[in-house]
Amino acid sequence: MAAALLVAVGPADAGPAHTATGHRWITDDQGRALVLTGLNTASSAKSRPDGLPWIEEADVQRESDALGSDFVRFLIQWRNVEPEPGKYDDGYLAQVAERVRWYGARGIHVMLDLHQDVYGPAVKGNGAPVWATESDGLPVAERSQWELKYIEPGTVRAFDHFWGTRPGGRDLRAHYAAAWAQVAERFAADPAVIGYDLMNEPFGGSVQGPAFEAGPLAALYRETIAAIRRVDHDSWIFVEPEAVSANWGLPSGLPYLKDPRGDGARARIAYAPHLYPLPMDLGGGYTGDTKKWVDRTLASWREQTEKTARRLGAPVLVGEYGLDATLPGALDYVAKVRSLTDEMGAGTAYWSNDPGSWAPWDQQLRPTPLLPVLDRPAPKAIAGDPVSYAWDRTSRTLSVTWRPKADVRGNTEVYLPARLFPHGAEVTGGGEAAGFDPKYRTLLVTSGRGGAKEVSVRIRPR
Ligand SMILES: CN(C)c1ccc(C(=O)NC[C@H]2N[C@H](CO)[C@@H](O)[C@@H]2O)cc1
Repeated sequence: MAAALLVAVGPADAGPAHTATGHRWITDDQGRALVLTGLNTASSAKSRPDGLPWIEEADVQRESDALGSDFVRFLIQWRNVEPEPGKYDDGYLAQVAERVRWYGARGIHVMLDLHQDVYGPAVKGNGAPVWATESDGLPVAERSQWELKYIEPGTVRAFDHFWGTRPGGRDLRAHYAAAWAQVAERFAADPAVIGYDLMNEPFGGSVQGPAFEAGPLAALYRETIAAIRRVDHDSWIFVEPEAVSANWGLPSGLPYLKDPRGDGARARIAYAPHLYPLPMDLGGGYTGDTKKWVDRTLASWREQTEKTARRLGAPVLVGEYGLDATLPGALDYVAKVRSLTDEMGAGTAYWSNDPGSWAPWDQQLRPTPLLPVLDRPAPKAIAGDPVSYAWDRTSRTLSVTWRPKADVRGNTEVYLPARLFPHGAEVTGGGEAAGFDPKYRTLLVTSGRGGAKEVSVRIRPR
């Protein structure tokens, strides 16, 4: 039985009111709760001069057919948005818009991620333009592990100047907020764009931990939220914690961030942590003692994620999780993360779609053993307040429970992979099958004959 999504509702001052299930949801224009599931596209955008992913439209079609994705975390680069101070490249945003259209035409919601790793190319990273990189000539040595470039003197100095935690230098955060306003103005009316992930894996340079998150990071988020809301009133704004703590299950010090739209159900600020258990990074794989420590990390990660989400009054979308899927136990880990995030009612974007050992396809775009683990039944939109949903691999049963709401239109939609439901599905419980869209392998399920406070359905292969 699916563990209920009923998370303890935080104190009255925890932020906006919660829905009946003690959890806030991103909803569509019918009021249905969205269960966002997809991939990151694409790591290749970090290094390509054009700042665009490797894909063509046919690759989006293949992802839709192979995985039934309804979400994509789409990487874009500040260096391409604002190649010179105050000068914005509309041609780049047009190329991004073309790719957004590829996803939107297939019912895939797009979150634009202004991505950085190790600040930017001028300090051997990606993201920030050279003109916004002030490393004061300090060195940045190549490192055997790329993550260690974050603590090179030149990189730390570039971050310190960006965050304004070092005297002198320009207010680079104002440029960053203005760049986001430019992107938001371009996509505010685009129905395929669900929102904006303000910064990938923020790093505080010399300032770390809650002092960073509640200080310079929160200040950047507040300035950027205000800049976006001046041009885009409705898109969701996704905020990430500092990378090296929350990713590993440690507490986040991110404070409540007010949305000019209002508090409570008016707010559209979502929490978008990543999940990379440190024992996995250190031990390799999901077996034996490593598995035990990873499971402990998953438990603390869930506890801290839900605590921060309650403080923010925010839905949760896991912007990244993933690993080398050839490691021992890797496929069990991915299945475990999907079950965990189902229990939490959190959306997920697997890292990443780039062909290779982490991906659902190899360099020749042939399916890898990871693909059938990611290609599993799941709700896409739930016609009310979700209470719980879960896929049971053993009994091949997708269970979904929700509380119908008078102001929600339409049916519940679930994705059913062809390999598991070759002859269709049988629906038992309080709802009934109301149609099947073979193009997106989506089953429509009613909320029953009306009046039920809670609807539970079980969906199995015929
Ligand atoms: C020391 N710091 C600041 C640090 C260490 C490790 C990561 C990381 O593994 N991140 C996980 C994945 N996220 C990026 C893209 O966002 C991928 O390249 C990493 O695999 C990030 C930061």
